[in-house]
Amino acid sequence: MDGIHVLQRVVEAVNECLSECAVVGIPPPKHPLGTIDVLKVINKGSAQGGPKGKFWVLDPVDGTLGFVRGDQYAVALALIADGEVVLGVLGCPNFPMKKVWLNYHHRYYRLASKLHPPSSDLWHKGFVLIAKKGAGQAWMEPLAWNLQGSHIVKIFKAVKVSLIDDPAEATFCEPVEKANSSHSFTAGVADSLGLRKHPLRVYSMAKYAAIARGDAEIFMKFAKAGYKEKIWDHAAGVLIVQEAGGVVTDAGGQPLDFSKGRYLEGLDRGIIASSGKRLHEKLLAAVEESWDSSSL
Ligand SMILES: Nc1ncnc2c1ncn2[C@@H]1O[C@H](COP(=O)(O)O)[C@@H](OP(=O)(O)O)[C@H]1O
Ligand SMILES: [Mg+2]
Repeated sequence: MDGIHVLQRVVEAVNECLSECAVVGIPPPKHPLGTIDVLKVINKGSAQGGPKGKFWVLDPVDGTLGFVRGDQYAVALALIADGEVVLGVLGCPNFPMKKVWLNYHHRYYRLASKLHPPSSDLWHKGFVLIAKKGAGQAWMEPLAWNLQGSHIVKIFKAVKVSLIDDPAEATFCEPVEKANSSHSFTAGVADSLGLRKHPLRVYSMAKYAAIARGDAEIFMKFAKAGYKEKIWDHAAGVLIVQEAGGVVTDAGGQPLDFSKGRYLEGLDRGIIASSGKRLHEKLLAAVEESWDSSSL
């Protein structure tokens, strides 16, 4: 598709979404938006972040590699007010309801669904997670479609982190790409912590969704020294995990700081998330133990 066709498709998609906004209680615009209107809105996306004011943070396709490979990806939106994430929305269209399928590339899931099609009214993959700071709850809306291809809005379901706090029972997830996070370092941490299960390697912020929904207990990301984590790759997921009852910090145990602009400045080594305080403390200790002998 060339640029002009992509633009046309974007304008159509925007208008398709706007035509459905009454579903969530927002009056639709009187006329469809034109190309210039849509471009003007896109151009507004120039905020530099920082400690004051309110701004939205959007990662339209997080886990780009997962998306182009037909596997897991996420659409992530967060609202940051005075440096704090106050609202998080995370769409994971390919996320399977049966967690065992997270271990496999999504193409196998699609193949299995062709061989044994799920009944048309059965929701089996895809959702949007939502959390508001301080609510002490995160919510999941299934992405379910009827035979006509319309989105069936169902009631939001509360999601909660897993209750497992024994490392021997816990599942840890990490990026698929070892260029994005050191698999050898996390293998050392897993060993020191006493994790027994194989790591669950998943593209994108779908990993935060897995923790918030209780499909996994630990997430670790240790990028190469010098890589600067971006706020849009974490904001929505961090809030959703926290409101679902989990904990997210850097490797020094400090909360991630969303008030320093576009990057998570001052991040100590890596990002770790877990389903609860007890497990998190053990995880921090295991990271410390493994750090000195690592080459990161
Ligand atoms: N060298 C690197 N080290 C760490 N993270 C990286 C990286 N290069 C890209 N990333 C980030 O890792 C994200 C993907 O996460 P994951 O590896 O968990 O799937 C990318 O998001 P995008 O795909 O939105 O660009 C990108 O922001
Ligand atoms: Mg991203």
